[in-house]
Order: sequence, then C-alpha cells, then structure tokens
Amino acid sequence: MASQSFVIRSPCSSANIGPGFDVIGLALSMFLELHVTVDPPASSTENYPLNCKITYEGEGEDEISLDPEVNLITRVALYVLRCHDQRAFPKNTHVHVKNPIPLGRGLGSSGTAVVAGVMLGKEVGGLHHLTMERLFDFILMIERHPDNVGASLFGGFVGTYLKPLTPEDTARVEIPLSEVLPAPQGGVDTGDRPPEPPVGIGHHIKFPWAGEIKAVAIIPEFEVPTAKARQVLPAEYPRNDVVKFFFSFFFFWHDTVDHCEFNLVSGECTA
Ligand SMILES: Nc1ncnc2c1ncn2[C@@H]1O[C@H](COP(=O)(O)OP(=O)(O)O)[C@@H](O)[C@H]1O
Ligand SMILES: N[C@@H](CCOP(=O)(O)O)C(=O)O
Repeated sequence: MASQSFVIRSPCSSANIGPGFDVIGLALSMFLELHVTVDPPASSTENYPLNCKITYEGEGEDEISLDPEVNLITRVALYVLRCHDQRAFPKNTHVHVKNPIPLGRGLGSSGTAVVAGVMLGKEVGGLHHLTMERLFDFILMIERHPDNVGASLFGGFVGTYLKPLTPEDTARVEIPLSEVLPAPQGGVDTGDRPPEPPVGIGHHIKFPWAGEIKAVAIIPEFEVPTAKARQVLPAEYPRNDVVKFFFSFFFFWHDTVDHCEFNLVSGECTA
C-alpha cells in the first residue's frame, strides 16, 4: 500500500430540536477533525497497538484515551474494519485528533466521534464500496438514536427514523454494545468477526433550512452525560401534552423549514 494522508471532518450537531425528539438533528459548523497518515514503509521501528498511534488536541485532551482499543473513534473504525476481515489498522497509521467540541454538553460529541470513526474505518480499510447509507447502518449499531448521527453524517437539517426490522434482524441488532465494538482485551485478539449490521436500519430526509435562522449554542460549564439526562424524562406523557406536542410540531415545521413540500408517500422534501 502506498503512503497516504487525508483529513476527515465531522460536524457536531444539535438534536431533540423542539418537538423532534430523537428524530430531528441539525449539523452545526464546528468540526471534529482527524488528520490521518498511513505510512507503511518498514523503516519505522515503532510498534503501536493495532498499528495505530493516536495524538489528540482540544476538548477532552486530559480525559480521552489514546489507546486505539479504548478510544471511541478508533474502536468504531475497528468495528468497520473487522466486519471486513481486517483485524487491525494498516501498518504505521497515525490519527491526530483536533476536537473543538465540548464533551457531554449537548453538541452531540459522541455522535460526531462515531461518524468520524466509521469514515476512518472506510478510508484506511480501502472500503470504497461502503455508501453513506451503509455507513449509517454501521453507525446505528453503535448509536441507536439516529438524530445526532444523521445530522453529522449527512450534514444540514435532517429528519431520521429507524425502519421497522424483520424479527430476525431485530434479534441481530439487539446485541450488547461490547459485542459490536471490540472491547479492550489487553492486546489479545480473539479473531471473532463482529455482527454485521442488517441493511437499511435507518432512513433520513434532508429538509431545507430557512436561511434567516442562525444557531446560537449556550454551553454550560458542567458535563451531563446524555444517558443520565434522559433518566429524568417520564416514561409516559398525558394526552394534553401529546396534543401540544403535535401542535408545536406543526408550527415548528411551518416556521423552520423553508418552503418545503413534503411528500408523505415518497418521503421526499422539495423546496
Ligand atoms: N472526540 C472524541 N474522542 C473520543 N471519545 C469521544 C469524543 N467525543 C466524545 N467522546 C465520548 O463521548 C462521551 C460524551 O457523550 P455524551 O454523554 O453522549 O455527550 P454528547 O452530548 O457530547 O454527545 C465522552 O465522555 C467520550 O467518552
Ligand atoms: N436524541 C439524542 C439527543 C442527544 O443529544 P446530545 O447532544 O446530548 O448527545 C439522544 O438522546 O441520544
């Protein structure tokens, strides 16, 4: 393999927008960047686990692991690689992460990292046949709320939902995350092939965004993990609240989506 270098940029996102809970996401113009070099000549004497050296600057630099078996980005890349019978990164892979996105504060940093991870797996693995839709399947095996990841992958203002799966596929995707992402194993590779995603887990629709509306993010000085934030939500909602929800969706749609004709049959949205 010839040496190569490239940059992957993945935008952060805001989700749970208004009434679009777990459905609508918006990509924002702040990007996680992976500066990747793959330099296979045998000249290097350095040996990194799984052939991958990670360096990191920016938000989270004191807490994010540089071990490729632990780091979320490289674990996701390894998931994609191992589904294609590549057990490790190509020799002498260097991933330099530049991250301006605050962690655990509502800008979808984990979804952005997962999207960057599948892109990394695709590029270093030479897996050029993987379409954006197929990459979405891999992402949805890891992150089951499609809104943030849909926006980070496809860009812009995006509606997403998970498609109903057959009972067999439902059984296949209901698997612990640890069986999808290679767990830290102290350098021992079990050789297991991880479960591949069924085809077409999710669907997305791109909406035209009304250009007059600008996004302003207010970032708190404390972190709240998304999983913990969700625990305060009630399991059921009174009917009045549900009616208000649909009402607000109607106005949200009218005000936010610029001149969009939504075709309920095709799922297409045309400006
Ligand atoms: N650039 C990154 N590299 C590695 N892991 C990351 C990165 N960004 C986020 N993560 C992981 O995602 C976690 C934050 O996820 P989460 O609680 O869902 O918050 P957010 O709303 O920012 O997505 C971090 O604690 C870290 O484990
Ligand atoms: N619907 C998503 C929204 C989470 O947003 P985040 O920015 O806090 O990651 C989910 O619950 O995962």
